[in-house]
Amino acid sequence: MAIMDPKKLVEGSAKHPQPGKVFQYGTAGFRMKANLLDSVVYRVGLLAALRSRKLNGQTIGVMITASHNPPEDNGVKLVDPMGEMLEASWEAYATLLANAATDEALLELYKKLSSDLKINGEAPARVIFARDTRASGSRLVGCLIDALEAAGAEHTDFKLLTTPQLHYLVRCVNTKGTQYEYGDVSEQGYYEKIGAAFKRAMKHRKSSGAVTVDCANGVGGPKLKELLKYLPTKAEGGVDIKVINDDVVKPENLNVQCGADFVKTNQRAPPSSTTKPLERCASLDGDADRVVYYFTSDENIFRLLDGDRIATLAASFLGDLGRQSGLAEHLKIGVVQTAYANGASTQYVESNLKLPVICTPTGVKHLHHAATRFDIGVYFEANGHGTVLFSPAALKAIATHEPQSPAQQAALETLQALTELINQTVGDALSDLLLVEVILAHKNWGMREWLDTYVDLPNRLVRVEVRDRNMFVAVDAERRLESPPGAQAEIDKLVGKYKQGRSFARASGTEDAVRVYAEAATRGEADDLAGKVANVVRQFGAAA
Ligand SMILES: CC(=O)N[C@H]1[C@@H](OP(=O)(O)O)O[C@H](CO)[C@@H](O)[C@@H]1O
Repeated sequence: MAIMDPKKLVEGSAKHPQPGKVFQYGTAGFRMKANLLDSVVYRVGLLAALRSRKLNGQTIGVMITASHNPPEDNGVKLVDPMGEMLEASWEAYATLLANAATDEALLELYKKLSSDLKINGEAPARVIFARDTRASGSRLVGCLIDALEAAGAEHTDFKLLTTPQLHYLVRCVNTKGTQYEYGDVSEQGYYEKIGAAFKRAMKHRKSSGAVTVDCANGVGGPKLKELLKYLPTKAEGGVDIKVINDDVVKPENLNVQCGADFVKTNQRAPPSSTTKPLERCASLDGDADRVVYYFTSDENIFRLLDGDRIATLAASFLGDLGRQSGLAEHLKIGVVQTAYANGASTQYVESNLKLPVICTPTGVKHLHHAATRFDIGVYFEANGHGTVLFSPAALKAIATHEPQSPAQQAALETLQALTELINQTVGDALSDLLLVEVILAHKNWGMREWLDTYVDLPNRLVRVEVRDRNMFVAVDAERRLESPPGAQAEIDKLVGKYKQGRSFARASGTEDAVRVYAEAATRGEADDLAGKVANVVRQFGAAA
């Protein structure tokens, strides 16, 4: 089979002319206004075909979704064969292809990439794809199919899915028939795997509870409802899961007054939530790769339990299971965070749980990579995106360990179930939700007990617009500014004046702005420090 039919490629590209902007494949694919996205999606389709050929026909995934709302309203991301995010060096090729300004330039670039990368034109190209409920999704799927046809790639449309479901499917396709088989290559296979694992994980629980889940009026709503069919009911010993904000008939309702971003940004429950004090609530984001928990306290105060809290909860429980099953020696657990993790969570992991913490730059691909350094790597961004990775050695130890007592046996069974319940490819709100429910049931904890594990330091995030954010170059997992010269010294001087003060500034990877984070012993001090560091950024950002 030819690499592609050049005539077809140009026809396809002419159908979707470049709007003449500069596009960047960022931390989570391309994200922009949907009306700019057609030609970019087309080019991402071409790249997916190239990537698959380079990997001798292993299947590549394309997901049409954006991971957060304005300023972007849609996006596209690529999924590599094991279900992980696109390999970093290929992000640059995606950027190059997306920016080819003419048909001729695109064709030249495609040929050059094929030859530079020594891509075997005879190798098959296989791509699977899906989209979430955003209105422009079906139009963008059309652009993608045009590209895949032009590039001569076999393709399968999995229609509406959550992002993590597509990651799951990509891994299933590529491991089918091998010793690493991950699951059945179907949406139903995903529900069956998670449903069965949840049931096993709940077998030795002490109690079960109830949770109201806000689905952001996105694809997570119908998918969670489908998953419920595979879970034990409360009467059968499961969790009572109430689904709200699951209207996907009107895509424009996505994230409106609901969803994980709304809850985290506004520090309040969605107005549609009618829960009472201490009742457990969770919110997903639009493509269901993030989840945060929250409740209202007896004193009527809103309390958020974000990604940091899910990470600490999971690390603590996995540590318990490791000890109780007699496997602690074989299971070195570690936690991976970004600089946005609350300092109190880092301290809790290091001092109370006595586990190591790695800090990486923002973007889950960095966290995911670092998590593979542990036998059990727990990684979460504060915004609720994350998962737990088990190394091949850990999986083997967990699968083959001979328990020495009924207590060891029970802990081992739960651990085994968790290796199946937790999505190993990417952060998955549905799987993470069930993980939290399993842990709370085992620990016999409500929201109050979970919250009381440690006290968050008050913190503030500020977005600062500057002339050129690229002036701000961060190092040390984005905790210090190397440039502009002198800026970090000013920040250090300020931080030194606050009790438990910590602050950093870094250029956003997804928006044209610099983000400033600050935390300190009191709310007033955190706000004050953030404001002052933001001023430093403004001052240095305004300089020529
Ligand atoms: C402070 C913050 O929330 N940053 C977000 C945001 O990155 P920035 O590089 O900060 O724009 O978008 C990323 C991709 O979705 C997400 O991984 C990250 O957590």
